[in-house]
This record gives sequence, structure tokens and C-alpha cells, in this order.
Amino acid sequence: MKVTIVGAGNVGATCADAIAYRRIASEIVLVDIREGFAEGKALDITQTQTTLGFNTKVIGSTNDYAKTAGSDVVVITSGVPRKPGMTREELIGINAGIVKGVAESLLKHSPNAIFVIVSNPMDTMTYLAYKSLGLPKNRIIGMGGTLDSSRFKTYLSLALDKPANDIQGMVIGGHGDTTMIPLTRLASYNGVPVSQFLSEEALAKVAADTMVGGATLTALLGTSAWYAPGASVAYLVDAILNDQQKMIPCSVYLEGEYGQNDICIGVPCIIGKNGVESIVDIQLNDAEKALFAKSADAVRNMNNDLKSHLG
Ligand SMILES: NC(=O)C1=CN([C@@H]2O[C@H](COP(=O)(O)OP(=O)(O)OC[C@H]3O[C@@H](n4cnc5c(N)ncnc54)[C@H](O)[C@@H]3O)[C@@H](O)[C@H]2O)C=CC1
Ligand SMILES: O=C([O-])CC(=O)C(=O)O
Repeated sequence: MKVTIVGAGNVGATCADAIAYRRIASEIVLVDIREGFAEGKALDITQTQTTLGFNTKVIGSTNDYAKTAGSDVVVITSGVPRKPGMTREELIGINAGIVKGVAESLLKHSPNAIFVIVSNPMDTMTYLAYKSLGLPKNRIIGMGGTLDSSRFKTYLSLALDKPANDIQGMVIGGHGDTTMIPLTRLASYNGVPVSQFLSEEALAKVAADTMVGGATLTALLGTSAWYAPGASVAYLVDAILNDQQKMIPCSVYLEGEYGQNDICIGVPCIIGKNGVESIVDIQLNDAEKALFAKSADAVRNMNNDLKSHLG
């Protein structure tokens, strides 16, 4: 199976590394606009083959999309990351043109690929890819919910002082500092609601920390995170290529689901070889429904700005 990742920067290269090391694909193509950069990252990853014990072929390309031909999954991480103090939404002006151009070039060479969108503001970039490529909705997937849910489970595990892999939890809604919805009511420690172990206050703090998880790391690192984002993309690509039929919250185009239309936003999806196999309709309570509607309003406002940025 062949995966192309455009943007060989922090997230793209980390995700290529995880896909190679975990043998999720047999061939990875890294593409970047910076002369020689993707080739360098690909060669560096290739030189870990014997020490880490994998044979995945990893090649780099400076903007030559012919090398990406016939990819099963394509991942778009190209664009700029935020700096401390910025929101993801502020990246729309630069990233919209980049994502649209890259998505169109990818489709020309891989007409059957499933698209995974990572560049921010991710929900709006996913909507842009859906609208400009004309592909069926199951083939356009925005990655945000995997990462936000992993942060949610990390903060729950810290608050509970229990292993993260014993914790289940999901974040839906937009992938933004104020639009994420950590579903605290449904989170569990080995099936037991976390509310049996944590006070309302402690749970509210976990939710708040989760929502600003990306901003916290950006303030610490000076640019946005890459290890957890890269691993989250690899997790999603694994679910697609290995037809895992896992339930993963992803940003997908909605046509009436969760009361929303004409928007890409995070909802629980079954992910398999066809990309989004189905959207899972979970029962939200009234407060969660209200948060979801508010989150969708904010994402929709961003989508409405797209035209002015694309000219
Ligand atoms: N959805 C999510 O959960 C996450 C999204 N992100 C987003 O992913 C994007 C990438 O972040 P990083 O990897 O940290 O940034 P980075 O700056 O390390 O890498 C971006 C790469 O894109 C390349 N690039 C720019 N324009 C290009 C074009 N037209 N064609 C090919 N390559 C091009 C750059 O040369 C650079 O190497 C950002 O927009 C960031 O906000 C980051 C983390 C998580
Ligand atoms: O915080 C950012 O800008 C990058 C991102 O989306 C994340 O790490 O969640």
C-alpha cells in the first residue's frame, strides 16, 4: 500500500516515520516545496531501517507529484503552523491556497486515493478539499479528533493517576481552542464512568486543558506540536489501510447528521478501507447538543471566509 504525505515538516515527517516504523504501508512518498527537504527527511528515515527493523520504502520529492502516482491514501500537512498567541483560524489566509493547490495536484495522480487533511484550520481545510475535489464524502477525512481524544485521555489519566490505555474517551466538534467538545459524561476508566472518580471541578479542568492542548504546546515549543499529531495521523492511516473499522472522531461532511448540513466537523466515524464507512449517531444530551450547534456555527463562520482568501 502506498501513502503520500505532502509537507515534510514537523508533522509530515513524524507521521512518515511512524507509518514506516510501524509497517503500516509498504511505500511512503514525502513531498515538500522546499528544495531537497523531503528527500533529506526520506533518506534520514530510510537510514533507521536496519536499527528499527522495517523495510518500508520511503522516498522524497521536491514538488514532483508524478512520484505520488497511485497512492492509496494521501495526507496533506503542507502550510504554516501557528506561533504562540495565535489561533489556528488565523492560518486560513496562507493555508487555504496551499491546501487547494496541493489537493488538486494529488488527485490528478491518485484518482482513487482517500484524502486525510491535517493543515489548519483543519475543519475548514477539509471543507475546502471536499468542495474543490468533488469526491464522495467518504474519501475526505479531517484529522483532529484522534489527536484531541488522545490529549483528553492523557489529561484524564493524569487526573486519575491511572494508565492512559485503560481510559476511553472522545472529543467531537471543531478542532479549535473554543470549538472542541470533550465528552466527559461518556468517558470511562475501564468502562466505569470517570465521574465516579473525579469531581465535577476536576472534570471541568480536564476538559479545559484538552481544549487548549494545542495552544499549551505551542506556547512551550514556539511552534505547534508534532509527535502526537504525527502519531494520530499514522493511527488514522492504519485504520484505513488495514480496514480496521475503528470508531474514530473525524471531521467529515455532514448532510443532516447531528442536525448539521454543508459543513465538515468532528463526529464519531467508523473508519475502514473506504475511508469513512459510516457516521455513528450517538445520543448527546441537551447541553452537548447545544455545544455542538455552537461549535458548528463557529466552523461555518470560518468556512464563509474561504472565498475572500481564495480570490
Ligand atoms: N489537524 C491537526 O490536528 C494538526 C494540524 N497541524 C497543522 O499542520 C500543518 C503543518 O504543521 P507543521 O508540520 O508543524 O509545520 P512545518 O512548518 O514544520 O511543516 C510544513 C511544511 O509544509 C511545506 N509546504 C508549504 N507549502 C507547501 C506546498 N505548497 N507544497 C508542499 N509543501 C509545502 C513547508 O515547506 C514545510 O516543510 C500546520 O498548518 C499546522 O497548524 C499541526 C498539528 C496538528
Ligand atoms: O495547535 C496547533 O495549532 C496544531 C494543532 O492543531 C494541534 O496540535 O492540535
